[in-house]
Amino acid sequence: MIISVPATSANLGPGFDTLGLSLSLRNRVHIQPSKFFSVSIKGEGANNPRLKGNNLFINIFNDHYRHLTGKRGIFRFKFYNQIPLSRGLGSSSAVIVSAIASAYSAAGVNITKRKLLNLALHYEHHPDNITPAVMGGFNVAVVENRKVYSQKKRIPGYLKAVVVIPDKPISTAHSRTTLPKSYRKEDAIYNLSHSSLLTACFFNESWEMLRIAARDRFHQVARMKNLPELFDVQKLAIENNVLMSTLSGSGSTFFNMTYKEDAQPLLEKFKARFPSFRCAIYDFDNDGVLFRD
Ligand SMILES: Nc1ncnc2c1ncn2[C@@H]1O[C@H](COP(=O)(O)OP(=O)(O)O)[C@@H](O)[C@H]1O
Ligand SMILES: N[C@@H](CCOP(=O)(O)O)C(=O)O
Repeated sequence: MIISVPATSANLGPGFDTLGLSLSLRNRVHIQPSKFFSVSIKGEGANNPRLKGNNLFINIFNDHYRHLTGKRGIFRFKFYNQIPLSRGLGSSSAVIVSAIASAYSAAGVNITKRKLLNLALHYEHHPDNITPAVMGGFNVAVVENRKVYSQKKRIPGYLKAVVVIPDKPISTAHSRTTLPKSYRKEDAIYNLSHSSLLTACFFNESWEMLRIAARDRFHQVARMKNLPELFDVQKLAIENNVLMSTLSGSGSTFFNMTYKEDAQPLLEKFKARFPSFRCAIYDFDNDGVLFRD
């Protein structure tokens, strides 16, 4: 069986811990019962020895497989990773979601996407990556009584993501400890209003108004100061009239959204200006996690 999960870009500016969307960049895992436990990794993380052993995926998979079957299965895991680790593209969420989905698939037990999402919440308490990773598309997600309540909007194919991925890993968990412990009332209202407007822009497909809506006062500036080139990335993007330009999750990736015809010219400007950064164009994903036997 093969499970695949998309990368995600969370926060989207003002929607801290709430808004997120998925990209056509996926981690795939192929699992087979075997006489011996083995892990092979191709792509992102292939040269990371820590991932060959008791990594996040294996630990979560074993927990759920044992809970479902009462036994510890022995499997061969083949990972094909496209999502760079610790770059703000939801690699941890992709692993959490794929591990739970894989355990249910290996145990021969069906699981709804809604249940999968609520199980993933146990491992990552902010729902803005796990929700689009499960559901696909643009999502608004809140948590009440340890459950995720979310709404999804499919993203049209005439929009593209143009991402700039610096060669600087950022630990999300550490990054969150560096954010302010409290905010001024006017800044809270600013983010609340802009996050609400951004959500309405996605649902009404009012793309031009995203240039106003996708502004933040909660987290971006504090995080971008750790890699000041990101201010130049955002400046170049805005000068080129992108629909939105936001720090992807906790960073270091910068996420930009354009109309299809504007993506390649912007990509070429990014590549020329930031030769040491990885730059790419991705379609948006609207499927989320996929199960295939
Ligand atoms: N493909 C993977 N296999 C196993 N663990 C992974 C994988 N990708 C990410 N992780 C785990 O998630 C951590 C990165 O999570 P995080 O700091 O939230 O970064 P991101 O911004 O990519 O979500 C890694 O240090 C590792 O523990
Ligand atoms: N809301 C979270 C999002 C983290 O996204 P990631 O892709 O960096 O894990 C935060 O801002 O901490």
